[in-house]
Amino acid sequence: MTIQTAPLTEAATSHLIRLEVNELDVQVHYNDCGAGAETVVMLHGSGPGATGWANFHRNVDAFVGAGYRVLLLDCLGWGKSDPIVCTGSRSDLNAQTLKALLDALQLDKVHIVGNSMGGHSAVAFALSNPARVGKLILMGGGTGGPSQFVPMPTEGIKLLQGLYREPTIENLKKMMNVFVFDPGSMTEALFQARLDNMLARKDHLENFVKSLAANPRQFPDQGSRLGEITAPTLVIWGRDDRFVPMDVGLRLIWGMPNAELHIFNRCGHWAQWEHADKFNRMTLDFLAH
Ligand SMILES: O=C(O)CCC(=O)/C=C/C=C(\O)C(=O)O
Repeated sequence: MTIQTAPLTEAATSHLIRLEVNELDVQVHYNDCGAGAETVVMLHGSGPGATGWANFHRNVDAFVGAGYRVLLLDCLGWGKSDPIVCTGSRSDLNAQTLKALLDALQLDKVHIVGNSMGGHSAVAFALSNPARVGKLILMGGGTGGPSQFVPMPTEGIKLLQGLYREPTIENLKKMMNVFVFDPGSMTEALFQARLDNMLARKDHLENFVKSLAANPRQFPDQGSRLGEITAPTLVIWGRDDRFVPMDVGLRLIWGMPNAELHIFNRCGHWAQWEHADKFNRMTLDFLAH
């Protein structure tokens, strides 16, 4: 059953909470949308200016309308969450932050939708908290590590790191140009919102650069442990992903016993935005059956 509701807003769903993560007392921002017996957590990617809302604003209403409670977590180092320099595995750090949030909200089990870094983090969470995962949806991410076909770092990741170092509108447009299949779909308003997000938190940008210098492998290869994840998993990739190549998705379904893969044609690194309607229908069907 689909419930029709007025579109949700970032401001109306915004919450700050204090959590203990890795023995650190930190403030974390999340959006809490809708109400339902089952909760879906959405984890954003690692681009400059990314947030839960920026990554998933085309998806939240559909999930809430289908009767789910949706949590958008801003990872430490993004959005309104506290700054951090991460010298270890950022996938694990995000997984620990998610666990602390779920403990605080007294949520035993959730479904997780992860985009890029969010996918790496969802897998890290499933590895350390298997009983707390219902289903997983991984887009353009799930593990760091090599592509068999594409030199790494990819052109997209090089542009992403360049944008962190020099956060200008020119560099943002260069990155966004290879981010999606059809850059013509990006409006000036979207560029401006993303630039504003980035420049509002220069501390986050500087910390990302420091983190990379301390540990270039922020997202370790989790490939050898994928077989431990038995949660039903839908892996979604863009055929034209120039950030995390599609064969990483093949590694995921090779390793995860209950995973299946959908590849969108004419799609870059942002399947949930570029093909939002079909993405919403497909993922809601996967969660329901
Ligand atoms: O380096 C990786 O493997 C992950 C890269 C990544 O997370 C990029 C994500 C970009 C976005 O989702 C964004 O900028 O919105």
